[in-house]
Amino acid sequence: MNAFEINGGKPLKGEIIPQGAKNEALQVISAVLLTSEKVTISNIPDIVDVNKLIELLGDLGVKIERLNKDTYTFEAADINLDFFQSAQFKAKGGSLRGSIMIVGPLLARFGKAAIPKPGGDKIGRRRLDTHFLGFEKLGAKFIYNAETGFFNVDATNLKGAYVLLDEASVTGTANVVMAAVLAKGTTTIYNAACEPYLQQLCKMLNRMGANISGIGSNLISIEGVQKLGGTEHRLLPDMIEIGSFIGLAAMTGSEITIKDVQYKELGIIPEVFRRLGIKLELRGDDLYIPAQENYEIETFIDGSILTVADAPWPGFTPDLLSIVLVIATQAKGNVLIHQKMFESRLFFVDKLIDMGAQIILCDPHRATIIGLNKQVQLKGIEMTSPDIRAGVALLIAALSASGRSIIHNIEQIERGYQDIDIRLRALGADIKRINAMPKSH
Ligand SMILES: CC(=O)N[C@H]1[C@@H](OP(=O)(O)OP(=O)(O)OC[C@H]2O[C@@H](n3ccc(=O)[nH]c3=O)[C@H](O)[C@@H]2O)O[C@H](CO)[C@@H](O)[C@@H]1O
Ligand SMILES: C=C(OP(=O)(O)O)C(=O)O
Repeated sequence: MNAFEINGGKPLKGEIIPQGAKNEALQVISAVLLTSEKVTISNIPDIVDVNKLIELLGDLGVKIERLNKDTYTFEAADINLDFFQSAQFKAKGGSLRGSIMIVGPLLARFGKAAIPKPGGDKIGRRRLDTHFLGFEKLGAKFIYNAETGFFNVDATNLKGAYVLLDEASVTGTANVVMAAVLAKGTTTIYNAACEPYLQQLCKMLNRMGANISGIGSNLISIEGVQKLGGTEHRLLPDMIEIGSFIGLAAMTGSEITIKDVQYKELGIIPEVFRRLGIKLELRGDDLYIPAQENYEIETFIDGSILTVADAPWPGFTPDLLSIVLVIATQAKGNVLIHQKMFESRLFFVDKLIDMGAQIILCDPHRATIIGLNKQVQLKGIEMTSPDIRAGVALLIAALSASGRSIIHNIEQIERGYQDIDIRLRALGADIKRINAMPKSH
């Protein structure tokens, strides 16, 4: 099994280019199923989750061509609907959360779809009600077979409707939007998620001939059209990677420039890092982080302890809370981290405590961090990464720590971060890939 061995405590320096956004990739690649014409997508990250989805589309009969390292064309002219019944589909579809987003386009174009209960991180309950309740409003019927773990959905005649989503689910909104673009009449989606990746999806669909308005708001209106055509699309840089690199620079006291961040799409993210005391400078569209010996967490205006909590966009993304948490361990001051959306995403703090961090896990959703102000360095340990973002948070902790750390289960990290060891080595990090089993095995 692959693991990372890290010798920490060294400042890094240099420039790093963020990869294309994983979660946008999963949406727009699913959308190619909506047309028989060619769709070209560039800036696609070469990561496990995205590659699995591309492979799944290939199995469904989509003609795929890789034009260069990050650019693919997709042509969904002949789709093999029988593939749904295969064991292969169950295994592949089930291992990836993003695969749920093939349902909306398949319903829209072929009137039926099936999907195994999808995978993704084990970060708490992850329901799919929003997706299926939304499809139902458009006239679909679904049956969940608990024995096989399959959702079967039928919809020969999707009709536009008013859909009030039960929560602002990101993939749920994407799915309902994709189901509605070819439905008859007008669909109005209220309580829609509106993060930049969804905006990108809607803009791409409009270029394909869809008629979507309200993009970027939580009230989306879709006039169904008969047919969509091909287009070209470029993914945004991955904002979670950008946030992870800001965290890396702060924790390791490094001077790092993150290239071409598309700052205006980052929303509240830079401000949250600024409130933790991290200096960020926008140079053109690059984000420059100077080497900082210390950084001090602000308090709220009334002097009370700062809380960083997640919220649906334009609130702070839950995917960066693990990174914020790790940075806070070496800040001056204290902060309460409140992970509202997921209930099992904070348990990795055990490992940080083993490394010497001062953290009180108040309950599954909240942790109080007592910053060490870099007066006590974390020490390297052997640990296992529980999920993608905790994995990177631990990686950042290990790079800042004294001595050697081993991180197991790096498959979790690699499903979302492209060539992370190679890119960190280019900044001067002492990280290598080794073959090792966790101690408990
Ligand atoms: C492949 C993909 O794109 N994955 C992202 C997507 O997952 P995904 O689309 O699966 O996540 P959802 O937006 O559906 O929900 C995430 C969690 O937040 C809860 N919830 C959601 C909305 C809300 O208003 N209140 C609320 O409590 C849900 O019950 C769930 O537990 O969005 C999540 C939330 O940004 C991110 O963590 C995931 O990285
Ligand atoms: C939780 C995440 O991914 P997924 O939704 O694919 O599990 C993530 O990207 O942080």
